[in-house]
Amino acid sequence: MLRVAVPNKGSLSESASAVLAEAGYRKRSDSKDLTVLDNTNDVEFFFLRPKDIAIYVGQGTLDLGITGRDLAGDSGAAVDEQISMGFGSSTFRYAAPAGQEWTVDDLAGKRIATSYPNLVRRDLADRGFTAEIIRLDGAVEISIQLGVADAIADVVGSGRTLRQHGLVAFGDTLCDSEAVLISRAGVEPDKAARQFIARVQGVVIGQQYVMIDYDCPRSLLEQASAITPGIESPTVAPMADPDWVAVRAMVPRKQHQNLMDELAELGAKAILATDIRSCRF
Ligand SMILES: Nc1ncnc2c1ncn2[C@@H]1O[C@H](COP(=O)(O)OP(=O)(O)OP(=O)(O)O)[C@@H](O)[C@H]1O
Ligand SMILES: O=P(O)(O)OC[C@H]1O[C@H](OP(=O)(O)OP(=O)(O)O)[C@H](O)[C@@H]1O
Ligand SMILES: [Mg+2]
Repeated sequence: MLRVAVPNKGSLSESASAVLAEAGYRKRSDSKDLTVLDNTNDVEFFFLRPKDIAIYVGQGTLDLGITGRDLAGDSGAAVDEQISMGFGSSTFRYAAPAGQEWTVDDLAGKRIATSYPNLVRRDLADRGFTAEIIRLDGAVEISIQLGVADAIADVVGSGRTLRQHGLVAFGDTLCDSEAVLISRAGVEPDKAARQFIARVQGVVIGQQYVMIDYDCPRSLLEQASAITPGIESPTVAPMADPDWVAVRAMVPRKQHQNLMDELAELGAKAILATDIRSCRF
């Protein structure tokens, strides 16, 4: 039976469970449950703290896991990323009080508060200097004002929390993160794991694309195909009127309204966009 780790709480938990449910796996009936046995699909799910997930997967105790790239990096566990899951995007940045004009070199010898001590230690080592790392579990943005740190290194999503506390990010991003599906480093996923990965990827890609259908004058097909090239190429079907064809192609969800405008401008008719719930490539 395949053993898969899923975040039990925090920012990634809800989206991770939603993707798994859409992929046809059994849901947790109670948010306090730590395991779910999905006999139909021969998978056992373990609901763990996202910070711990890479450790279980890196040791081979569990076959696959969903966690944040930043958390996996901080854990130091040896894991491979199988899929980027398209949610939980964040950056990991240094920040300090606005108006103090910090640069990364100013961090040498200072107190840096963070929940990701290993990411910070590694970055400082790469730069060839040391600083005092103050390890906190959360609410890191308030630590400077409370006097325990001079600067912080923390997760930035919208940037709202930094602004609220009068902080500005500085220096290069230490990590561009999002939710990832991980496996043990160097271990080729077996058939069951490959099937699980394909199912999850099918849902993730389905969420990132929409299906566009439209009627197109045959004379404009080449131009219309350039607007909607699809993944391989668009599907073109004859219509009862020999001067027209029906076209179908997947397009990136973020661009679909613009592409529909372009198709209408070109002369396409009956342009429809529909959600894709799942797919395989
Ligand atoms: N505001 C945010 N926007 C996007 N991603 C975030 C945000 N906050 C945390 N993350 C991502 O979520 C993961 C951290 O999840 P985790 O559950 O440990 O922390 P959390 O969401 O802060 O929950 P808690 O601190 O309550 O345990 C990391 O991969 C991080 O990059
Ligand atoms: O840039 P923003 O969109 O404001 O998001 C960033 C904040 O979100 C997370 O905190 P969370 O709410 O998880 O609380 P925590 O600090 O207790 O972990 C993260 O640790 C930052 O503090
Ligand atoms: Mg947090």
